[in-house]
Amino acid sequence: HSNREMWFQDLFPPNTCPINAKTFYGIMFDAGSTGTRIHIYTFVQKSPEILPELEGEIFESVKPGLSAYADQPKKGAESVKRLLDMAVDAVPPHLWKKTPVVLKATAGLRLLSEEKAQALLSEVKKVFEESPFLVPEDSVSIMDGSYEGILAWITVNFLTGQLSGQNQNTVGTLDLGGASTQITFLPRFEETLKESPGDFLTSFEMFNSTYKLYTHSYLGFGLKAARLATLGALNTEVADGQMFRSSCLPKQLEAEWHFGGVKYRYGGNKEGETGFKPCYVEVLKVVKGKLHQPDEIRGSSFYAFSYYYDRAADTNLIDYEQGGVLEVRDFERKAKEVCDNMERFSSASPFLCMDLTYITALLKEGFGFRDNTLLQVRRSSIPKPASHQPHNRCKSDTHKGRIDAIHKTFGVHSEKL
Ligand SMILES: O=c1[nH]cnc2c1ncn2[C@@H]1O[C@H](COP(=O)(O)OP(=O)(O)O)[C@@H](O)[C@H]1O
Ligand SMILES: [Ca+2]
Repeated sequence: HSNREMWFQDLFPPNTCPINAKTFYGIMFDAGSTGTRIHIYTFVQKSPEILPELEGEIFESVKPGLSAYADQPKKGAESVKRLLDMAVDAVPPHLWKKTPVVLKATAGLRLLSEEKAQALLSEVKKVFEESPFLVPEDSVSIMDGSYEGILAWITVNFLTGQLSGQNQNTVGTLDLGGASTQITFLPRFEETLKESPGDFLTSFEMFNSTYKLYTHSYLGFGLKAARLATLGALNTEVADGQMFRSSCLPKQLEAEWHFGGVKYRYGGNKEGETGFKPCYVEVLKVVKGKLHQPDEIRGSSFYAFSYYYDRAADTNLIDYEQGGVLEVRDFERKAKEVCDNMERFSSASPFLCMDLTYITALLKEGFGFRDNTLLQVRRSSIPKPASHQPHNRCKSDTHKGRIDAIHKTFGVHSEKL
């Protein structure tokens, strides 16, 4: 650089934004069964002719999820309000009125009675309406299970660029939540379309193509719901002080657990068997014959998210940041290792053996995957916008200051076992 090129740089510091780039915000709540998450998206429109680009995301979460407040809807809505207050700080005041806010609830609320779910949603709606943001019609609702699966599939296949050309090599997605689990893929064989239950197929249009997807959300087959099912405590009246025991838990364990606003007591088989074999038998009862098994998935590979990722990362099967590629049999190998050495692992979580065994059984006996089916196990279907992207340098200091302050206030959240 010659001095002549440099002289003006003090006048225009490198982090000054182009005057005509417009910034928009959007606020999305993912109200899952185990937690509520806020995504505050920033979009930048660099010129009027092109579509806005995702510039950044602020993310925070709280636990427990809304469904834990089944009997205290106002308290549930307060947990949403605390997250929404962050958005008030993050979005510049002159854009509040133009920034839409929506909340999509998933399986936790689907499992509640209509009455309790509606009470929660209407309290959340009140919180939205008292906020300075734009509240679209239908801004607070329970997301349809098939939409949940399609959303993950679109995100993966469009962001990995698979669908941009004529290339129809798409990849299926598996999501294991707390209360429900989804499987979604684009069938390649006529046979699959013919043998699938009608409500497992959904068509949608995108970029002038029609995609007919196989997708289904199994309610009650999420990891935490499966714990209850294995213990025999799902969909039963729980008597006061009733104890649920399992061979998947450490022998001497006796403890309490709250899920969906109900308290459960659980423990190990004090006198009886423990370990992988008896545990697999127990877990098998939960999945065997309960899921549709499309033939064509046996030979294909899938992306797997949420608790597939969490448990694989917890047990060092994959890298915590990068994720990794696993075979179905890797989950089984790890399940055996943990269940047959329960004392060594129970400090992490007493449920680790049960969780890994359930994942194994769900993949093999539930969906019908082969031992050598490949799984791309990833933290999230949505890659974080890279901080080194050129337009991220073009963020005002005050904006960055806000984000830093928010992250400091709320700390880094990581999923506990
Ligand atoms: O922001 C997020 N987006 C997607 N999944 C998340 C997010 N935060 C946590 N998770 C994962 O979601 C799983 C919990 O599922 P969730 O609470 O969404 O239940 P649900 O989908 O059955 O309602 C965990 O594996 C957790 O790591
Ligand atoms: Ca979820």
